[in-house]
Order: sequence, then C-alpha cells, then structure tokens
Amino acid sequence: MSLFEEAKKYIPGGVNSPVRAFGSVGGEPVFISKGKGSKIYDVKGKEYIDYVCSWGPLIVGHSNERIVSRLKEVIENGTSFGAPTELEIELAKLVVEYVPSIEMVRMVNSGTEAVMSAIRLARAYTDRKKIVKFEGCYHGHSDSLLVKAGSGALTFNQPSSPGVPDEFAKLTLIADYNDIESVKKLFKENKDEIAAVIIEPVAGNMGVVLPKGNFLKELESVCKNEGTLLIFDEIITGFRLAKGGAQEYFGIDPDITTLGKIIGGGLPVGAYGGKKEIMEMISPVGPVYQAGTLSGNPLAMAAGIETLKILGEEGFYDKLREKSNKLWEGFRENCNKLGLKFAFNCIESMGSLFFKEGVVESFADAVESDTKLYATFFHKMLAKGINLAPSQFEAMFVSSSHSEEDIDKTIKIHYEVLKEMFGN
Ligand SMILES: NCC(=O)CCC(=O)O
Repeated sequence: MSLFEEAKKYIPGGVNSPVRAFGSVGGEPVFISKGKGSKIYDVKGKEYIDYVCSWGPLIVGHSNERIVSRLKEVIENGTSFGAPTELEIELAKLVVEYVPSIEMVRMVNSGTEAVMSAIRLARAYTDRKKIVKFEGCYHGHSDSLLVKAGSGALTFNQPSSPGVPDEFAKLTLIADYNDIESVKKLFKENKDEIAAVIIEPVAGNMGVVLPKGNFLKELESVCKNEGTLLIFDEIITGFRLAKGGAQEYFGIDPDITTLGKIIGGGLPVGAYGGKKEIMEMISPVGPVYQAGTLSGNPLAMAAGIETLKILGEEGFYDKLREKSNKLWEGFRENCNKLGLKFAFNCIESMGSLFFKEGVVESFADAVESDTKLYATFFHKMLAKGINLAPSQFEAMFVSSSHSEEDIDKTIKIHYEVLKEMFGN
C-alpha cells in the first residue's frame, strides 16, 4: 500500500489541506521527508528543486541554519506558556518597522485566523456588516471569505463552499479584480453598508495576476470616500515583494493588513495590524474579542524574527530580484524559442505561467487557462526534479537559497518539457 493509500484511511483525502492532494493534476502526491536550502527530498530519496516553498513562507529556503539554531536555543526553554514573552515584542517591533501602515499588530496562528479577525475588527470599527472581496482572491477558509474564492477552492471547483449559511454569504459582495467600476457599482447599491474591502494587492490565488494601472490607488480612494476600511491581504505579498510588502511596493496606505506565511519563517504564524486607533478596539483594550492559546508561540516567534532579520539585511531583495528575473527571463525565452504565446505573469520573486495565450489580467482571463495542459506540464517538471504547485491557480516562489545552478537547471528542464509538449 502506498503512503497516500494509507493516509487516506485516516485523513480525509489523505491530506491536511486539499491542494496537496494533486486533485487537479492527477496521480499521487509526493511524500516529503526533508528539505534543505532550495531542495526537498521525497521518502524515496529523490531530490527536487522546490518552487512551492511551503506555499510561500520559505523565502530563505528550507531548514535555514540561522532559523534552526535559534529554534534549538528557544526550545530548550519550553515550547508554550500562554503568557507574554519578549519574543513577541521583538517580532511585533520588526513588523511595525517594516510594514508602512502597521502601527500595532496582533499575532495569531494562520492567515485564515488573521483575516477572520481583521474582518470582525473592520465590522466593529465601522458598525457595518457587508464586505467586498474579489472573485478568485483567496483569504483563507473562514465562512465570510469562502465565497467565489481562489486557490484550492477554485482548483476543486468549490469556490463557494457548502456549510457557509446563505445568511453569511450574502454579506460578502463580489467585485472583479482590476475593475474599479465593479467596486463603485457595489458601493452605489450598498450605500453606507460596506465595512471593508479586502484584496490581495497582487492576486496570487488565481495564479499571479498583477494590479493594472491605478487600480489599487483608485480602490484606496473609493474606500476613503465611503468610510470603508481597506484591508490588504498580504499573506503572500507581505515581506515577499519588498520588506514592507505590496503596500510599500505600490505606495498604498491600507487601514488593516493581514500577514501570514513569511512572518512565521515556516512555523504557523498569522498576524493582523494597522492604525493604533483601529487596533486598540481589540480586547483587552477594546470590545472586539479575539484570542488564541498558542498565539505568539515562542518557537513561531523565533522563526519569524530570524527570517525578518535576514530580509532586513542590505541588498536581500536586490539579490532575490536578480535571481528571480533570470528565471522569469529564461522562461520567456523558452516560450519565444518554441513560438509559444502563453501568458506569463511575475513580480519580484513570485510568478505563474498560464496555459492561455495572450494576457491574463483578470479572473475571467485566468480561468480560461487550459488546466489539462498545466497538469501535463506539472508532472513532466516533477518527474525531472522540479517541484511546482500542483494547480494552475497558484504562484511559484523563488527563495534566496536558489542558486545560479538551480536557476539554470530549471530553465533547461522547462525548455525540454515545453519542447516535449509543443515542439515539432
Ligand atoms: N495559495 C494558497 C495557499 O497558500 C494555501 C495553501 C493551502 O490551501 O494549503
């Protein structure tokens, strides 16, 4: 019996998160035994260059020495206290220093929790109930956000999940990413009722889709005029596009920011932060309740602190950009050499190749991609030792641990695979 067969006996679908099950690409998921730097190894010892990076957190690669050694130090003193520690202050300070709009931050355990809490806070702050999200954006799996969601929900054709009561779902209004008119229309129809607009500033869960022109600026100003809070879901883009995330990159001032992934350096951490006036509505200062037994866990804080310190070093993002651009250029050249006109979207160290000709600038464009071709591409890459996300509707990530050699090898294999699929 394979490990997957065995897992399926005890765990629904054999996995603890649906996207891992290879549902949209077929076949059995690879079981991983270890990771080091840019590489992961399956239980049979096969090596892969990894561009999933645990779905984004590992911007400095697997099993980074500084993180591991700090974790060893911290674990000697205990694993959880449910009481304040200095480590929490250290990570909070770094977040406030790095992320322009954050004056205060609350740590939780996952991105889902961060978003769920941010929405509650926005509703309490504005005394309004409705929220706006964009079709194909994914903000974790809390009830209000599982309406026309991206990522695994889209991959598995469950964008609006059963189990979410209609009464909740109808408070979530849906706009089109990169279409400010669709947002304005919702505001017109729901005057003074919208608490918050939540957005992935760069969409990463319908594949990578970049904000066009002034879209984010316009969104910021619509929200300000309407007395609605703008929530930037920077769970993917935070500390990824720049030290201060997408808000620094695009010069936007959101009211609340949600963080996850990189902030935990590979351990479970989420966070939400914003202006002091808003954040001080949270219990025990204010009336908005939110809590967590393991929130601010010392190990998770330590991994986050070490990661953020590395990101703060001179030239970190310049080097990562250079490396990423080399890979993206390689992919583009490969497509050109083979006369392929597939859309390729990238920004800094995140990118997606769409099996769709032309451009992908909206959710409607993204879902026109040929997911069967993606599945073939994915399996051929995997067989040759390149690990990509097992879905068209995800991003790939470059880490600081990817070497020139990794990048060259990946470009070479990418060419071979596309040639096998499309060459004459
Ligand atoms: N881009 C989607 C995620 O990062 C979530 C991964 C998961 O659902 O396990």
